[in-house]
Amino acid sequence: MIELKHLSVRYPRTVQDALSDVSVSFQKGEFVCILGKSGAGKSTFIRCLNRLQKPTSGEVFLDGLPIMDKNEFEIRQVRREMGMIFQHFNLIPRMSVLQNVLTGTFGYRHSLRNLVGLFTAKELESAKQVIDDVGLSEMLHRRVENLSGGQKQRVGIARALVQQPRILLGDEPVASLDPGTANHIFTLLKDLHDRLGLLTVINVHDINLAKRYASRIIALKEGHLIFDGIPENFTENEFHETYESKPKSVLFH
Ligand SMILES: Nc1ncnc2c1ncn2[C@@H]1O[C@H](COP(=O)(O)OP(=O)(O)OP(=O)(O)O)[C@@H](O)[C@H]1O
Repeated sequence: MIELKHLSVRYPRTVQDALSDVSVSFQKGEFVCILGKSGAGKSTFIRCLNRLQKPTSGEVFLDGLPIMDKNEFEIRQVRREMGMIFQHFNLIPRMSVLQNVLTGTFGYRHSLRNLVGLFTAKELESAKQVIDDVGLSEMLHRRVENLSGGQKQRVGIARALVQQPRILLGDEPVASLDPGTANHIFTLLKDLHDRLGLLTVINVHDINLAKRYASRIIALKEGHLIFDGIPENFTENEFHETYESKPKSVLFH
């Protein structure tokens, strides 16, 4: 479905690759968690998948077709296939839940219609459906600034899904939430993933969440891919190699 070949990223005025010669491919149905210390290259990796970040070298293929040299118009079409959720939600605080979710349809619309804010009955119906799917149907017209962190991320998920993507990307989507709420958000993500038959690729700091929900774990260290396998095989040794510290033993029982 999506394949990275020999991908490297070196940011301007830096002396080390943020990602170094990473090759990996993902298929529909996989729920992938990316682990790694702060600065390991997790965000850079996720952002390469939808070309928010252009690699220095290497190629990304979507359904076998290269996406790196696509122009802005073509890349918008590629991005329709990929919803993205963020650590800080990236919502418009003074707008309602419904209005925020409707901005997720912009990839499909003529920019003039976006400017005047006219939405079709079908777009409204889809937005209400995904808001219901994330459990916020009672809050359609509530301003997003008045929601809790967990509710805001539910809006972020609904906005990502309203464009009916095949791939869901998450850049630390639960890093700003308390552990209980983070767990609820992961349960929701996994349910939606299963129901919609998505490919989901998410960065996460909490190894417990990765172990509990992922079908596959990838670990990065200093831009290199150092582990790729099922959660059961990410043991204390892999933890130590990834984080250079001792795990709490309870994680592996
Ligand atoms: N815009 C940038 N300019 C220069 N260097 C950058 C830029 N963005 C990231 N980096 C560097 O690239 C490396 C990888 O960063 P990245 O944000 O991908 O890591 P990360 O694993 O997501 O970290 P965190 O968990 O802290 O978010 C780091 O050394 C970081 O300092």
